[in-house]
Amino acid sequence: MLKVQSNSRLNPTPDDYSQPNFADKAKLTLYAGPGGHGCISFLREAYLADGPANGGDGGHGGNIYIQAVHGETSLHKLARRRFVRAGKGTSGQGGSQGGRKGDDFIITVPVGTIVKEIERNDPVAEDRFLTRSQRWKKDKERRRRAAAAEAAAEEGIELEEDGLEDPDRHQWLLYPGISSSEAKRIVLPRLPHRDRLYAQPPAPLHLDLDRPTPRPILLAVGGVGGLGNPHFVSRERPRPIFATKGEPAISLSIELELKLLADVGLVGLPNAGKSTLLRALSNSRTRVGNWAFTTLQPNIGTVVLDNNKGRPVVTSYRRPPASISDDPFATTEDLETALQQRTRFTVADIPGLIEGAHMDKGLGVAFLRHVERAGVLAFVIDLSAGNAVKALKSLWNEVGLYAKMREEEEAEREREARVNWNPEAGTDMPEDNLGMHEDQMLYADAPKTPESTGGLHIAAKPWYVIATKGDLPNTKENFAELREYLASINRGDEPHPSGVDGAWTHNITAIPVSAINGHGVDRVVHWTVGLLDG
Ligand SMILES: Nc1nc2c(ncn2[C@@H]2O[C@H](COP(=O)(O)OP(=O)(O)OP(=O)(O)O)[C@@H](O)[C@H]2O)c(=O)[nH]1
Ligand SMILES: [Mg+2]
Repeated sequence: MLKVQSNSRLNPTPDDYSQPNFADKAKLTLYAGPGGHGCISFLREAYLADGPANGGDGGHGGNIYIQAVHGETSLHKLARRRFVRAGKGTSGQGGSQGGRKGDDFIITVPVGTIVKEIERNDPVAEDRFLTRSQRWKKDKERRRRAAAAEAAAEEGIELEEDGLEDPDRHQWLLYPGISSSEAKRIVLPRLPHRDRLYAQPPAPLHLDLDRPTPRPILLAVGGVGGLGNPHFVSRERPRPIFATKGEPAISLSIELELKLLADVGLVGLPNAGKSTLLRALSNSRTRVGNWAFTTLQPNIGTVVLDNNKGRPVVTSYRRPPASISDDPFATTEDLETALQQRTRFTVADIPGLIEGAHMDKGLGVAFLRHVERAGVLAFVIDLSAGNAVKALKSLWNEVGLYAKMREEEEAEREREARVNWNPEAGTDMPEDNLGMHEDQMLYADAPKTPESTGGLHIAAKPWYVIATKGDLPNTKENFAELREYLASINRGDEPHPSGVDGAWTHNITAIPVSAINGHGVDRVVHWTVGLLDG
């Protein structure tokens, strides 16, 4: 038996740990920056009584972007923040000075974040819609009045001039020095149509940021700045006393959900030694203690494949994801970023699973979704805590049941979507057309029920076993039995422990380690990289 070094980094006292802040959900309201107003101004100089118009344009409002980066591991900062505001564009000034553009805001999130839009408020789009209907009403009113005036002229009665409001009136700024009766008499030109600099992504937003984004992704576009009075100079109107206002900006509420995207997920019973293993593999300072449920929230550790002397411990290249290698339009740049040398991988340590975890017993189910997306599963089994084969079977049983439950949930959601799906919603087709192709229309776009794969999405992942606490006495026979069991799965004599058909049974191995002494940990690194990139 090896002697365990007391109080090393791998065998710390339970109060020697760093407590990271962690949140995997956040709700944010985003306010893009409104545009600055245009300016009404005229050149004033000695001996120049009526100088030309020289009001500057307003600056555009700032945009809001999102970017997924390595290095962020939690949403807790955003969860506390709740609001994000991009900068306002400043208004234009006299002397043809344009306003400054509002500052953009980039939300940085960890890789693995899912962004969903909940609500959107786009005053410009609403305004356009309203204006259109008002303009139509106004035209109708004008035609009615013209007819009335004609009739009145026949009878010799004078009618009052029409006082109809221009629907775009509120988007104009008038020279502050004029009286209200003057302001009423001003004839404004038609509001110039301005497009946003960037197109606002259509509703509803749904982003799955499962890779780092090289460029920030636009979420909300700032308002366009107003135009200064020089834009409205014409021969009839050499001194325009109006300018346009800056556009109000869009606001969005979004929901962020983090699915930790570790390359490897550690699955094990409570107190199996998962956290100790994570400390041995990486620089993590996660809590270790000799009791069940020491770990209460997921921890991610990064294993650096470099001995800090410029020479990699393992040489391995990431495979480009299928979406890129099959994409005929992928640029060489895309391929290059995808096919970089692997310098690190990440490991997720989650709270221990107990029997019934899939029914939300213990701390189980909330955290299983974090290993759901891991590329490789590593089952951590304590060799000193009873039969290892039994432990492995019960872990796989929980994972398999959880996977099935998730798939059923998905199917259920799709079914509900199908029930609520209404062919008439959103079509503005005349009614008599509806009857014609009724059967086609009812079923054409209805979502299909997915075929149940019975938990295969997890069972198909590559996996292996890390048999830990090998330094303790009487663990050899337990390990030998475990190895024999895995060999029989490889041969096909035994079914996959999850009981799912078509699950991954490909050279499954058990690696003996003594995490507390750091023994055998290198083999874990090599084996994992082999599975990730092999
Ligand atoms: N002898 C020995 N003890 C170990 C080894 N690995 C872990 N331990 C001890 O086992 C106990 C539990 O270790 P943890 O790493 O906290 O276990 P865990 O799986 O993270 O536990 P939970 O977070 O509660 O699920 C601690 O007292 C560790 O010191 C090992 O390789 N050898
Ligand atoms: Mg732990």
